[in-house]
Formats: sequence, C-alpha cells, structure tokens
Amino acid sequence: MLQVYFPLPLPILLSASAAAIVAWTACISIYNIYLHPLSKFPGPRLAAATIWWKAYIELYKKQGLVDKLTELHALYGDIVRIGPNELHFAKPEAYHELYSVNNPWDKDHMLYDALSLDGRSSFTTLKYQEAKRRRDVIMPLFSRRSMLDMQHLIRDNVDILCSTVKERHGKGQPWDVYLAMRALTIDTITSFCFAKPQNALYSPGFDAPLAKAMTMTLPMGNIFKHFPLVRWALNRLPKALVLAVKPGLAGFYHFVETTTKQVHEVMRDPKALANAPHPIIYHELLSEQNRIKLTARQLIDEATLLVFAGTDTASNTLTLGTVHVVHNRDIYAKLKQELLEIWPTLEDRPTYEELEKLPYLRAIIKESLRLSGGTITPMTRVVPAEGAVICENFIPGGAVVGMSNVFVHQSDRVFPEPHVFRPERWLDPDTPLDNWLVAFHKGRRSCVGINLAYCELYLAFANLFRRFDMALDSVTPSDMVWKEYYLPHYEGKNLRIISTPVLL
Ligand code: HEM
Repeated sequence: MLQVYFPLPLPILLSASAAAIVAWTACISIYNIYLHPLSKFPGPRLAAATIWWKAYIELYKKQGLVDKLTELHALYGDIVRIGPNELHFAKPEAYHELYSVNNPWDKDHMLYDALSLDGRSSFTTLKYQEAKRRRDVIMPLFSRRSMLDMQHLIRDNVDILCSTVKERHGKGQPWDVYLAMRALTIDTITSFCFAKPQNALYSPGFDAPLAKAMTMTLPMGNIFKHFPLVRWALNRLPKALVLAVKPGLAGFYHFVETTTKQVHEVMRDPKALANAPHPIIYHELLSEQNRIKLTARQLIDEATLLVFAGTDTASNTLTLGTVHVVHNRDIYAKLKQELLEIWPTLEDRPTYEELEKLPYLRAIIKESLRLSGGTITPMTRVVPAEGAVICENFIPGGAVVGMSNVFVHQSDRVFPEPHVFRPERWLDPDTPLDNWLVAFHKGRRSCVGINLAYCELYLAFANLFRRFDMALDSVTPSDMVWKEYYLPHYEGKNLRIISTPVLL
C-alpha cells in the first residue's frame, strides 16, 4: 500500500502552514495599507488591505456596491480607495477624464471575466486594441444608416406589442410593462442581429423564458466576480443537471442552442447568408474583409453578449420612462399633444427620423436614460504604465479606476432635484446638459448599440403613447425598486398598466 511520508507529524505541519498563511496575509495587508502606491488615498482600512472587502459588501452584506460607494464618498471625499489596487471617483467631471476618447485603456479582468462566457466577445475583450478590431467589424450593422434602413424590424416588434396590449384591453386585463419591455427588446435584438426573433412577445403575459433566465443569471455575476472558478465550473456542468436545480434557466439554453445551430449553419455554408431577409451580424463577422477569424465558440459568445447587452439596458429605460410619464399627467398630456400634432391620424405613421425631431419626446427619452442609467456599476479600467492625472491627482500605472454613472446622473450640482423625473430640464437652452448624459458610456469603449437603442426608444414610446390611453393599475413610480448587479436589476412590485386603444 502507498504510504505518504511526512517529515513532521501532520498536526504540526498543518499548524505551521496555517501560521505561514496568516503571517503572509498580514504582511501583504500591511504592505497594502502603508506602502502600496495607492496608500495615500482615503477609504476603509479593510478595502485597502484586501480584495475580499468587496466580496464582503456584495455577497455577505448583500449591499449594492453603488449604495456603499455613496456612503463612502460622503465620508472620505471625491476619491475613495475601494480595493488594494482600485480607486473610485465621485466628481462628475472625473467621468470625462476617466472615459475620454484620449484614453485607450484596457478593461479590468475582475469585472469583465465575470461577464464573459467561455471566450471573449467585443464587450468582454480586455485589451483595447483587440477590442477595437472586433468593434470595427460589427459597427456597420449598428450604424445610423443601417438603423434607418431597418427601422421596420423594430416597428414590426412594436406592432406585435401593441396588438397584444389591445387584446388584453378587450379581455379587461392590464399588462405588465416591465415584462413587456423586456420581451420587446429581446425580440428586437434577436430579429435585428440574427433574423431569428425569440418570439418573446408571444409569451403568455409577456413572461418570456429568456428574460426569466436573465433575471436569474444577473445576480450570479457578483458570485462569478469574486469566485471565478464557480463560473468556470457552471459553464461545464451538463445542461440536465443545471436545469434540474434551476429550471428557470431553460430559456437561456434554448437561446444558446438556436444560436449554436445558426452559427454552425453559416460557418458550414457562408453563401446561405445570401438568403437572410436583411443584413445580420454574421454578414459582418464572416465577411471576406474581416481578417479576424473567429471560432464557432467565439461567434456564439459574441451573439449571446449582444443579446444580454441589448435587452435590460433598453427595457429598463422604457419601463422607467413609461411608468413616470403615465403617472405624471402633465408630462403625459404634453407628450400626447406633441404626438398628435405630428401624427394626426393613426394610419399615417411618422418615421423614426420624424419622431427624432420631437423635442418633448426627446427630453422624455433623455430623462428616462438618466434615471435608469444603463450600466450603473463602476466600469473598471486599468491606468497605463506611465500613470495618469485624474481629478488633479497622479494615479500610478496599473491602478484600477472606475466611476459609476450614478454619480453623474444623480449629482444635484448638475441635475437639481436629481430624483425627480423632469423632462423639462433637457429643454432649457441656458443650461445644456447633453454632455452629462452618459448612459451609453463615453470614450473608446462606449456603447456599440446606441443607434439601435435610440431607434427602439423613439418608436416604442411614440407608438404606445399615441395608440393608447394609459393609467397605472395600483402602482406608482415609488414601487419601482432596483438593485445594482452591474445593471439595475428590477426587484419591485408588478408594474401593471391599464390601456385603452384610441380610435383615431
Ligand atoms: C438604452 C440602451 C443601452 C444602454 C443604456 C447601453 C449602455 C452601455 C454602456 C454603459 C456600455 C459600456 C459598458 C462597459 O464598458 O462595461 C455599453 C457597451 C456596449 N453596448 Fe450598450 N447600451 C444599450 C443598448 C445596447 C444595445 C441595443 C446593444 C446591441 C448591440 C448594445 C451593445 C453594446 C456593446 C457590444 C457594448 C460593448 C462595447 C465595448 O466594450 O467596446 N448596447 N452599453
């Protein structure tokens, strides 16, 4: 029989190892607190000492990081050290310094590894130069020109939404705006990118299986961030086992299977793309001009991340905006009036380009983007080797820096009474605010889908408010509760709306 030989008795060996680990951890912590290049920056001692402080806040205390950051900035000022090697900034001006087009900085692995699947998409690629090559390939599909040409795809989905809302009126049933908007954004992005809508809008009560799966996976991102091995292991578990424990993930598997099938088809026979009803993402990714040859796995990851990037971001904006406008009858009346002027009879629908010119609708969209925020977690970037000056402070190379856009969008210096939904603030020519709308991020890694998102927001808001009279069913804006898990994650009451179709 094999015998293991220990030079010392096992209990002594274990105690010595434990003592060595404690001593090593203590040395590292002392170095981090007193000698690390970021040691002059204020913040909680524990955060300076160890990366596990964030895990303690997010996983043990179950507090959203952005809420914690608000407390910390009130205590420590505009710059707070929130990890041994990480700083967070609060001054609105710092956002533009950090995420400037002049800063081709890399993304930090801790956050973006947690958001990636097995490989890297254009979203989770860390190195700026590599990400740029990927972005350059997919950008033409998301250009403004492409949006103008393909706006009918979005309109078709908005029409499906409106006809279901009308049907529910016929049955005397309200509809859930949060579920409906998620179904709309899922079908829009999947028809736009792949010409294969998920038919989420046909799910009973708009309760789409893919949206349900997204609701379950988003909070898991926090676990993946601190324990990357969990993500690695979950990605390798057999589907049957995962579904036995979490049946709600079925929609995610269905989506990945549809995507995998399509990817294998187009890779086997790229000429088949000629039969697609309109340009789709694989025309760009598999084009002869694209010199980056992606594997099937990479194509599947790219497709999946596009769907995740384009769903909750836009649907949160639509949900929040709709609830506020329906609740506030003055805003509601002004929007109706503006829509009636450009769209006097229901049959003569304005185009997206015409809707874009409506100042009040535009102001409502900006206010909805401001308060819903898009991605609200601090988007972490790595300062290049030569260091950088931010907020008049030299930040050494290699430091991880970030800023949640909540500190811009809810700054009472930039947006007085920041918690109030007030579209009029965007109409004052004396205080132009556009520079402070950062929902789509700024700089080199800003949102690829901005044109698609705007087209969706204009068409959905305009159609719903022109084609229906709406009232909230026993809910108010204060019932909307969100918790931050990278994106805002909805945790409030069901947001039911009663809608009556208008006849003319
Ligand atoms: C209201 C809707 C949307 C908002 C507020 C929004 C916001 C954002 C933000 C803040 C980022 C930066 C994220 C980060 O670096 O961590 C981002 C990146 C991105 N967004 Fe959007 N987004 C929206 C819709 C969309 C849509 C419809 C698509 C569909 C294609 C999309 C695709 C992407 C991609 C691919 C990136 C990664 C860019 C890169 O890393 O270089 N987004 N978006």
